[in-house]
Parts: sequence; C-alpha cells; structure tokens
Amino acid sequence: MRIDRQVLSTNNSLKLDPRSDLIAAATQFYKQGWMVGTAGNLSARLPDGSFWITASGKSKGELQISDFIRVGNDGKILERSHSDLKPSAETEIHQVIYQLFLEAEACYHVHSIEANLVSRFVEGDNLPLPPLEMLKGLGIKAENPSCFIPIFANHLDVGKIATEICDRFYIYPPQIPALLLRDHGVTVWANSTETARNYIELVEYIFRYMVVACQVNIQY
Ligand SMILES: CSC[C@@H](O)[C@@H](O)C(=O)COP(=O)(O)O
Ligand SMILES: [Zn+2]
Repeated sequence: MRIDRQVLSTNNSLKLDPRSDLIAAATQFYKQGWMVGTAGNLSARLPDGSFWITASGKSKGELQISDFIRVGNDGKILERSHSDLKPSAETEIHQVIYQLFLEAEACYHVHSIEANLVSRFVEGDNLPLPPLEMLKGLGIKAENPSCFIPIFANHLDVGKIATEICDRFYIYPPQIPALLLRDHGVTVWANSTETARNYIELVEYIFRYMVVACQVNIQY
C-alpha cells in the first residue's frame, strides 16, 4: 500500500514528516508580510530529538521540501539535500528553545514591522502586553492579566543571543511561549506545528493592536 505523506501530515498522531507543514506556514506568513524575502526561519522537532529547519537564505514564500536541513540536538547536520546548503543562521536559537522546553515540537521565527515597532516601546527587557482576550490562546487564563513578553538584544553573534535566552529563561521562565528580539522579530514555540502557527498569528495580532492603540492614544 502506498502511504501518502502529505495526507498523513494533516493528522498529528500519524505525522511522519513535518516539512510540508513548515512550507504551508511559511507560505501563509509570507503572504501576511511576516517572512518577506529570506526573513525568518521555521523548525519542527522529530521524536529522536533532531529537528528539520529551513536552510539559510531561502526565499520563504517559495520553499521546497529540499530547502530544509535536519540538525541533531547537538547542532550537527544530519541530513540535507545538497552539501552547499547551510542551516538557518539562527539555528542556535531553535536549539536552545528545544533544550529548554521539552514539550516544544515546533519553533517559528518571523519578522513583522509591528514586532519591531513594539520592541522599541520600552527600554527594558520586558514588554507589557495589553490584557486582551487573545492572551488566552497563549495560555494566560487570568482575568485582566498582567503579562509581559521578554525582549532580548539582537547581537550579530547569534550564539550570544542563544546563551542569553538560556541563562535568562533558566531563572525566569517566560509567561507565554514567545520572545522578541529587539529590532528583529518574534520567536514562538509550541507542542505542534499547528499550534506554533496559531501562536504566531496571536502574537502578531497583539503587536498590531499595540501599534494601533499607540496611534489612537489608547492606554492599556
Ligand atoms: C532578511 S535577512 C534576515 C536574517 O538575517 C535572519 O534574521 C533570518 O531571520 C533569516 O535567516 P536564515 O539564515 O535564512 O534563517
Ligand atoms: Zn531573523
């Protein structure tokens, strides 16, 4: 019997290969203007702890199955379609997220204008979020919640960003599965590719609200 991987990938319990989910998410994010050009990177973890991640420098609006690299949890390349392909320049961030959050099965990073604007709303390293109903979708169940998204500096040395994420989250776990890189973009993680896609949409909605609230002078 021929097994159709594309069909299987629509069912979480039977999923063999998450790359088609990653391509679908990138296509959607590209259309929203959140993965313009080569911006952003997406990954999904496999049961053996390795993860498929977008190869560096690929146009995110037209990814192919061959545009992914399988990386071990130690960062070593395990599988790629061509020796010229390099893993995303931000692979170490995905790696540290998978090491810190054992339930994480997918990690998505996109660049939106709104994420960059709100990352400048505060000078400190925690950005207060408005108490929107949308926060429930990110796991915040309180009424009128006081919720923050952590902000990290955008170093040229991605390893330094990853170390700072590791050091800070080890002591202060974030309230929501998301972080902002100042003037760069947002990263979320979740227990499935579908949930990670929802989380990107929810955080981007919240950032959009914050930008518009600022324009119309609404306090929250
Ligand atoms: C448009 S350049 C953006 C890159 O510097 C980086 O931030 C990014 O998100 C994509 O890098 P990549 O190496 O393709 O995964
Ligand atoms: Zn980036």
